[in-house]
Amino acid sequence: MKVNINQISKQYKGRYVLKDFSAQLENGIYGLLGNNGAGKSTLIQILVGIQKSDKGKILIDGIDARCLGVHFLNHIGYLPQFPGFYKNFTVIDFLNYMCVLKGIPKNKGAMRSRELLRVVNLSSAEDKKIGTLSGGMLQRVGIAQAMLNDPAILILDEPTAGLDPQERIRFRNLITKFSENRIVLLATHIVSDIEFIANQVILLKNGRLLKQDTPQALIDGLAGKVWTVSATDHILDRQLHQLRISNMLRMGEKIQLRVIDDAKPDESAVNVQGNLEDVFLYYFGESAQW
Ligand SMILES: Nc1ncnc2c1ncn2[C@@H]1O[C@H](COP(=O)(O)OP(=O)(O)OP(=O)(O)O)[C@@H](O)[C@H]1O
Repeated sequence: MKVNINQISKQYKGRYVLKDFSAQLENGIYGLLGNNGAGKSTLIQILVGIQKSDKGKILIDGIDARCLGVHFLNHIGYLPQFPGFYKNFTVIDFLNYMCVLKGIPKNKGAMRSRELLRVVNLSSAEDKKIGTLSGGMLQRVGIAQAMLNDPAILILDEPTAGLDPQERIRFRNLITKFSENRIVLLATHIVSDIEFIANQVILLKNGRLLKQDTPQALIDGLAGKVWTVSATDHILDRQLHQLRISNMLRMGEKIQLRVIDDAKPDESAVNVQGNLEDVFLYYFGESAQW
């Protein structure tokens, strides 16, 4: 399947939250990365048909998604940023109910619900009431419901919110396995969610596409811009406090800074290899300014 997002614009109260956004998605994992308010959720809501764009089109294998109607939704799995759950349902009843809404036959749905509970490591909670689950467990129920219809396009808005490190790793592995011959679009501002699993990263800033590329190409683009600087508290406060600093490590009297800058920030600065977090800071970061 191919998704062509074509020149999408959306305004709220006369302010653009998306402006001429275009991207092409083919099978693989796409990380949609942007800071708070960049327009990620709005873009996703337009993609899944909850919101209408003011301008532009979404083409699925060349056909306008609006012409596909409900048929298009059969191909989509969606985890909203703030999913609404029925608190009095048990986990398994909720998933079975979602199967009904998605038109999955009863027997098939019951099997699929159990299978996905196993996959998200929630089998032991299937009879628990939704209202009694922790945030991380709820999120996993949300991930499971998004996958019930075995979607060709899986769209997840901040899927790892509330997951502990072990569950994050489990989630990443699950998505990698699931992504074979499918499109997975994963919106986040948590770089580590996508750093090692995304085939492409889409950088969205103020509703505009900044870049779409492989993680490696984005990191390569930072060559010569990532530095370590060894500083004392005094120099840090006096000269270096306005730099974009991605990490600070105290080593006795000195502080080792990791700095993102086009120019050498200090005589003692040494170039080091960048990573995707540095890319994020380069495009979205402000100077430290404390
Ligand atoms: N219904 C609405 N009415 C008015 N403004 C809105 C509405 N929905 C979103 N916005 C604004 O549009 C902008 C983009 O919001 P959006 O939720 O798409 O960003 P986001 O990238 O998902 O942010 P976050 O990472 O914080 O969830 C924000 O400035 C937000 O305040």
